[in-house]
Amino acid sequence: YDTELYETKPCDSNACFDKLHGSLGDCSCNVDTIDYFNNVKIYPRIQSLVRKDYFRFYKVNLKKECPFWADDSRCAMRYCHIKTCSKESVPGYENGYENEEHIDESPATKYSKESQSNCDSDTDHDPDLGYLNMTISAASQHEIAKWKAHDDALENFCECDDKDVDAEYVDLLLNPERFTGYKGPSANRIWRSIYQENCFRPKANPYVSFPFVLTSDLSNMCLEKRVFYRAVSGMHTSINIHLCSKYLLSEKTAAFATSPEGEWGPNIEEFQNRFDPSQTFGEGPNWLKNLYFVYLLEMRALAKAGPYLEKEEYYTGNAVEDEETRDAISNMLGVIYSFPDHFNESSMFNGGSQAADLKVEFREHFRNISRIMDCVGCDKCKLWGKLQTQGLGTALKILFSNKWNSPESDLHLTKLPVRHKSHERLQRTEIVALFNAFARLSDSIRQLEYFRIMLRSHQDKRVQPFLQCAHGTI
Ligand SMILES: Cc1cc2nc3c(=O)[nH]c(=O)nc-3n(C[C@H](O)[C@H](O)[C@H](O)COP(=O)(O)OP(=O)(O)OC[C@H]3O[C@@H](n4cnc5c(N)ncnc54)[C@H](O)[C@@H]3O)c2cc1C
Repeated sequence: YDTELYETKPCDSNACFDKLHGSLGDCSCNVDTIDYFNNVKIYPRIQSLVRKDYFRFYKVNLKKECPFWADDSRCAMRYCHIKTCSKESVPGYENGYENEEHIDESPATKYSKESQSNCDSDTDHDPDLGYLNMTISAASQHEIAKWKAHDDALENFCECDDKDVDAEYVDLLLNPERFTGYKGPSANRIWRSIYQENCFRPKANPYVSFPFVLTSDLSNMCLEKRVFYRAVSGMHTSINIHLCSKYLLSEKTAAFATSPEGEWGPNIEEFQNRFDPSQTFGEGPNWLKNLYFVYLLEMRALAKAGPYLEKEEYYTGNAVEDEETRDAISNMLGVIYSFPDHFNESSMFNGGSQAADLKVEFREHFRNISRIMDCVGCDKCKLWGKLQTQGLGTALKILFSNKWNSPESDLHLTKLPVRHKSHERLQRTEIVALFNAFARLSDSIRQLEYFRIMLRSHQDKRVQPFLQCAHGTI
C-alpha cells in the first residue's frame, strides 16, 4: 500500500465523491444541501428535543456479558466509568415501583423533576465531566410496560435489552459522548469484528488491520451491502468526530492533577489524524461522507415513521412537558418532510427469494453488531455505542421490515405515507434511541462545520483537502 500516493495528492471535491457516486445510486443528495439543512433547520430542533425528559433517559443493560470473547480490557480511565445512584434516587421509587404489583400504566413519578433531584444533587456528579451516571438504577426490572412488547424479535435489527433484569436507566445529559481514552487492542477488536466479520466485505482485505474495508472495493458489492457498510462506517465516523470535538485538552498539564475536570474542547490535530487522506490511506473523506449517508438514512426512517411518531404520547407524567415534546416532534417532522431529496429505500431488497435471503442476512449481521457492543471495554463508550446501534437498528427496521410501508406503492419520498400496512409500534427505548442517534449524527455534521471553520482560520492549506472532499454529492 503506497502511502505516498495520498500524501501529496489533495483530492478535489468532485474526485472524492465520484468514488461513491455513479453506479451506487444510493442517493443523489448533495453534502452542502445537508450541511445547510442540518445546521440551520434540524440541529437546533433535535438538540432541544433530546433534552426533554422523554428522550433524556435511556434504558440499557450495560452488564451483559460479551458473547464473543472474554472482556479483558476494562478501561482504567476515569472518563469511562459509571457511577450508579442509590435506590432512593430512582424516580418513582417512593411510590412503590420497586414492587412487581405496581407495574401498571402510570409511570408518572418516574420522570418527575422531584424524583430526579437526588441524583442531580449528588456531590460526585459534575455535569462538566460527564461521568457515566446511572440515574435510575433500581427500577430496571419494574419498567412500566406502557406499550405492548414487540414479540416478533426476528423483525428487530437489534438485541433490545430494555426488558433485562440488569437494564438500568441512564441520564444521557449527565453522560455526554466525548473523549474517553478508550483505544488500543480492545477498541480495535470491536471495530475489526464489526467490519471484517459482520459487515459484508467486498473481498478479503490483504491489509491485516488497516483499513478494514477499502472504499474502492465497494463498487463490486450490491447496493444493500454497500448501504450496510456505509451506515456502520458513518456511525463510526460520528463516534470519532465526537471524541475529537470533546477532547480532554489538559490531560498532560499540571492543572489536571489538581483539577480532574480538565479542559475539554476540539482537538484539530486529532481530527486531522483521523480523517485526513494522507493519514487514512485516502479513506478519511469517504468516512466523512458515510456520516452524511447514515444521516440521510435515519432521517428517511424518521420521515417514514413520522405519521406514527406524531401520534405517540411521549408520556412522562408531566403534562406540560409532554405536550411540548409532542409539539416539538411535530415541528421537527414537518421540517424533515420538507427535505427535498430523501434516501430512497424502495430499490433495496427487490429481487425475489434471493433478496429475501439477503434481507435476513442483513438483519442478522446488524443484530450481531448490536451484540458486539456488549464487548466494548469502556462503559461510557458502550452506552453510546449501544444507543447509536439501537437507533440505527430501529431506523433499518422502519425502512426494511415492510411493516412500515405505505399501502400505496407510489407513496414515498416527497409524498410520505399517511397510513401503515399494520399498526406497528415502537418501544420507548427504540424511539429514545432513534431520536438520540439522529441527534448524534446531526451534532457530528455541525461539529464538522466547526472543524472546517477552525482549519480555515489556521490558513494551513495542507490540512484542507479532506474537508474539501466532504463537499459535493454523497
Ligand atoms: C462502540 C465504540 C464506541 C466508542 N466510543 C468512544 C467514545 O465515546 N469516546 C472515545 O474517546 N472513544 C470511543 N471509542 C474508541 C474510538 O472509536 C477508537 O476506537 C479509538 O479512539 C482508537 O482509534 P483508532 O485511531 O485506533 O481508530 P478506530 O476508530 O479504532 O478505527 C479502527 C480502524 O477502522 C478504520 N476506520 C476508522 N474510521 C472508520 C470509519 N468511519 N469507517 C470505516 N472504517 C474506519 C481504520 O482502518 C481504523 O484504523 C469507541 C469505540 C467503540 C468500538
